[in-house]
Amino acid sequence: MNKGPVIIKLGGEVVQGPHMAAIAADVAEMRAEGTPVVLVHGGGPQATDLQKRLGQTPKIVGGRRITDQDTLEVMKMTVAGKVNVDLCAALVAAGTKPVGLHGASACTVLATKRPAKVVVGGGPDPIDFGFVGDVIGVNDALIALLTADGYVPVLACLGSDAKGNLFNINADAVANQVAIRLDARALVLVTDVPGVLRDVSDPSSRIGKMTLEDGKRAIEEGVVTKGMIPKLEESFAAIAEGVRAVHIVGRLSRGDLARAVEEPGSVGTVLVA
Ligand SMILES: Nc1ncnc2c1ncn2[C@@H]1O[C@H](COP(=O)(O)OP(=O)(O)O)[C@@H](O)[C@H]1O
Ligand SMILES: CC(=O)N[C@@H](CCC(=O)OP(=O)(O)O)C(=O)O
Repeated sequence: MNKGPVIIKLGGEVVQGPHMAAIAADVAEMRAEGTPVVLVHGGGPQATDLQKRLGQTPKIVGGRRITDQDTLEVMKMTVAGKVNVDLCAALVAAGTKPVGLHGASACTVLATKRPAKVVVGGGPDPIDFGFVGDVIGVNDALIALLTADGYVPVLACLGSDAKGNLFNINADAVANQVAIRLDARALVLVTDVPGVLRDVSDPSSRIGKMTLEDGKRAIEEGVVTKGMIPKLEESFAAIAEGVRAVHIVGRLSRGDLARAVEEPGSVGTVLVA
């Protein structure tokens, strides 16, 4: 078993949804048992909502947001702002010790601009996503300092380069890169569906276990669309780099988070090589 922390990624929908208290209680219990835990979170729905309120038109291609300067401002306000604060508050209420961070907090997430790429669902030409980054480093010393003292780092999915340029990064990508670089014992991606589904409109059609080949086929056949595409792509890339298993779970009750890690496939979908 890897010795590193458990990495838990929460989608924006989850942070402000009805299951947050149960998740916070599970995190507090894991931490109380001595397991180091690191949280990574998104805030996609909150960003989309604020963009619309400000008269911007959100552009999301292949599950990733095209990010101009105005969009980046919205990401700072929502992801590193409201979502991070609300998540930390929920964890405080559960009796644990969160510390809110973002990429520019001592370069916790060191990033560089994502080069233009052809993406599934984006047509034949390479797409330039603007201020969207790829993770090139993680301040593991800072995270280790905090977890060793019983704190729970809570990382918003913004990256920074050494010059202080900021980047929007898909939160699943941040979580996967953090898992690789901290030699995580488990990575759990908590979303608003109960796992990867055969039929997205039927919550009971959960796929318990998925291999890389299954994942590729599900994307090609259109069984998997929208935000689930980057989630699978980034997760299988992390597995290729040594993360042993990634758990995609959702709609959690008390105890489900620990169960997903201890009994893979019992809750959600476990991705394996
Ligand atoms: N086959 C599928 N199984 C589950 N979810 C799917 C599937 N195909 C598309 N999706 C969509 O992916 C979404 C989860 O991705 P995303 O919205 O990015 O989540 P998060 O914000 O938690 O990262 C689901 O809400 C669902 O609409
Ligand atoms: C580049 C890119 O697409 N970034 C994401 C970051 C937020 C995110 O990933 O939020 P969820 O986890 O709630 O989906 C976005 O702008 O929506």
